[in-house]
Amino acid sequence: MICLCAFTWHWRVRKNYAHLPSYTNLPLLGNAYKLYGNSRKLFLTFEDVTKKCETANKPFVFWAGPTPILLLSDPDDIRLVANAFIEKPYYYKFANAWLGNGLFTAPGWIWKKNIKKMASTFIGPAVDHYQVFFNDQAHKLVQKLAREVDGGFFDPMPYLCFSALETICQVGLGVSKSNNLVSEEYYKAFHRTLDLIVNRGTNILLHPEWLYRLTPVYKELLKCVDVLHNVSKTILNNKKKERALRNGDHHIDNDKDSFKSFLDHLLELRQHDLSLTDEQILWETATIILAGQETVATSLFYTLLVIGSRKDVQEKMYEEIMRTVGDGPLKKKDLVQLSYCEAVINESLRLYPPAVAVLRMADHDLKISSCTITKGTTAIINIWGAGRSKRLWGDDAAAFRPERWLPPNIPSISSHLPFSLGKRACIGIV
Ligand code: HEM
Repeated sequence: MICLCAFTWHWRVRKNYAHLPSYTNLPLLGNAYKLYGNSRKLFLTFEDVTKKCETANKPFVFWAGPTPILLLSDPDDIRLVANAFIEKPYYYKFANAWLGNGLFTAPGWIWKKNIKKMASTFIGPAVDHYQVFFNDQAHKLVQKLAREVDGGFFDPMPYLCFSALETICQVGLGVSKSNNLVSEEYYKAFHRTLDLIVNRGTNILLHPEWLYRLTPVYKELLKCVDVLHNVSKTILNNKKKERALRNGDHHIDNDKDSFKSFLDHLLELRQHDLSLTDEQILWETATIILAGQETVATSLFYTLLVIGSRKDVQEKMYEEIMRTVGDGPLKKKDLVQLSYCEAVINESLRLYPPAVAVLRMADHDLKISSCTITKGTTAIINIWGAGRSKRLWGDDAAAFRPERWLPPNIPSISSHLPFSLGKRACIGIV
C-alpha cells in the first residue's frame, strides 16, 4: 500500500514537471550523478542549469533521486516563491549543532515567532552606533593590506575574514577590542565548522543523521562548535552579571545614546519575553555572526578585485570619497552622498553574490508562470543566475558597469537579489 502511494505521488509529480527542461534521468539516481565530484564540478553543473533555464525561459527541474528540485531565475516566479514558502529543506539542518533554531535554520513555526523581535534589532537607531566600529576596522584592514604592497601576489581573504569576524563580534556580541576573545583559535574553529557543514552537504553518504553521528567529523564539529559557543556563553554570562550588578534584572536601559550590541538588545527583549531562553540567545548570536561574517568578507573580496582591475572605477570612487568625506572619519549621514561607491557595490553584488542561491521547501502547491510547484518540491532561488540574465540586464549583463545603477536608468530592484527577498530575506540589509 505504501509503495503504491509513493509510486502514485511520484508519477503525478513527474507528469506535472514533464514539460520543463531537465537532464536525462537514471533509474533510482535521477540526475544525482551530476552532483558527483568536487566543488568546481558542482559549480559547472549549476552554471549549465542556469544557462538552460535562461534559454528556455522556464524553471529547470533537477531530480535528486525521486525528489524534484526546481531552479528558478525569473523574478516574478522568485517573488511568488519567496513570499509563499517559509520552510527550508533538510540541508539547513546540517548546521543545527551550531545554529540550532536561530533565524537562519529555524523551522517555519519557530521563525514566525522570532522574526518580528529580531528584525527590530537591526533597524534605525539600533545600528546608528555601528559606524564607529566599521571605521575602526576599515582603518586596521587598510594598515594590514598596506604591509603587502610591493610584496608580490598574496591572498587577501584571511585579512577580510578576520576583519569581518571581529566587526560582527563587536556589533553582535559587544566584544571589546581589549578582551581578545576573537582569537586565532576562534577564527580557526569558525572556518573549520563552515567547512565541515559544507562538506556534509556535498557528500550524500553523510546525510543520514544516525550515520553522521558515528563519524570522526561529527566529533570534530562538536569540538569546534564548543569553542564558538563558549565565547558567546562567556560574554552572555558577563553581561548578565553586569546587568544584575548595575540595575537589578528588571531594569530597562533607556539610554538611546549608548552603544548596544545585538546581544544587549536580545537581553533587553528577554525582560518582557521569557521564551527567549539562554539557548535561543546563543543560537541567534551564532546566526548573526555567521550571516554577517562570510557574506561581508566574500563581497569585500570581489569588490576589491574588480576595483583593483579597473583604474577608471578606482579614480571615480576616490574622487567621490575625497569630495564627500575628505580625510575625516566617514559618518552615517555621508553614505547617501556616495552614490557612485554604492553603484560599485551593487554591481559587484549583482555579478558576485556571496550566496549564489537559497533554498525553500514547498509545503503546499503553488501556481507560478510555467507550472504548479507541488508540495514536497525544493525550490532554488537562483540569485547568481538572476544577476547575470541577459533578459533582465541586457546584452552587457556579464560586464561590470556601475553606471547602470545611476540615474536615469536605475534598474528594477526586483531582479537584484543578493539579499534574497520576501519572507526570510536578509535582516542585515540596512
Ligand atoms: C553582503 C552582505 C550580506 C549578504 C549578501 C547577505 C545575504 C543573505 C541572504 C541571501 C539571505 C537568505 C538566506 C536564505 O534564505 O537561506 C540572508 C539571510 C540572513 N542574513 Fe544576510 N547577508 C549579508 C549580510 C548580513 C549581515 C551583516 C547580517 C547581520 C548582521 C545578516 C543577517 C542575516 C540573517 C539573520 C539571515 C536569516 C534571515 C531569516 O531566515 O529570517 N546578513 N542573508
